[in-house]
Amino acid sequence: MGIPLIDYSKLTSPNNAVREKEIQFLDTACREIGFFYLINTDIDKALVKRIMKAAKRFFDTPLEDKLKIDIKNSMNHRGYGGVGEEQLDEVNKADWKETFDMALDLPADHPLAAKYPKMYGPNQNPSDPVVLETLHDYYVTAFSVAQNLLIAMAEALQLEKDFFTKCFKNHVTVLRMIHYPPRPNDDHDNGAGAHTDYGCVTLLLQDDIGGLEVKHRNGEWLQATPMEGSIVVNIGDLMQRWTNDEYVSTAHRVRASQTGVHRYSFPFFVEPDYETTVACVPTCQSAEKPAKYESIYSGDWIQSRFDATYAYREKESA
Ligand SMILES: O=C(O)CCC(=O)C(=O)O
Ligand SMILES: [Fe+2]
Repeated sequence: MGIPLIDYSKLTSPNNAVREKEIQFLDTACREIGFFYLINTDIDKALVKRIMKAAKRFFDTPLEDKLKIDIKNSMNHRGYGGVGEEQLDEVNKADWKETFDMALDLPADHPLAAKYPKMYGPNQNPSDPVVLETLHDYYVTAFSVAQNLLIAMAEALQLEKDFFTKCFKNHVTVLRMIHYPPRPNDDHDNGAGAHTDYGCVTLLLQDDIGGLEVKHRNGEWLQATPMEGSIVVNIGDLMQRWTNDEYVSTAHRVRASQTGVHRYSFPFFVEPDYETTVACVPTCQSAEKPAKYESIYSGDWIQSRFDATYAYREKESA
């Protein structure tokens, strides 16, 4: 029992036997726990160092500067979210974290932004060019890792290799930076409440502090202890739905940092084009196991999950 390790260099190996064996391990991980460490990726140490520094630089700027790109002023959920803005777990206290979100940067008058203004449109960028350049570099690298991973998942599910990747022409993949400040008092241990992710897969880069926990199906919370040189990958709700519950989207949470400790993490939420029809993949249904879910646009699904999570959006629609 534990969070398995998957080797990206093997998943992308030109040697068929090596690749196929690792794809089997990947398939098992996605079915049994929906979480794994991905090692030997193309995200090099220098880039990890740069993004860690960029996050500190960004979150260390005065609140009034960060609020110039307040996510509340963004139609399409881009920019800075202050502490208490998000509450993932309805029962617990508000998440003790601040965030920054960016995605594909489209002008407000782009046809997709006009059609789906809550999902497409402009970013609200940090003013520091070094931070911005670093985020772009990381986004491009993480996206290529994600695409290769989705190719491997398609192979694992015995689908055409481009079954998933062909749905990423105008995708809504989000790079988020998170800063977990020290907990405000001893009994506020909620960094991020228990939740599942909405999209296809999430690639998470974390620093060496720790705090991420994954709910095993036996009910125990497993620590996703930081492992240098790795990222933590998990299956999201959209992928679970797409695969007729064969691949599982597993709950996870983050314990708030101890006094004096700051944690930084970087989830990369891999989400396809809005108008991707998510209907049960052909290899996940049979006479014995018919498709459980109606087909739906990926964007409509993700949108409905967003609306349920964000305090300010609920107030907006109340
Ligand atoms: O910060 C982490 O380790 C996880 C964050 C997370 O699960 C999320 O933002 O969805
Ligand atoms: Fe998450």
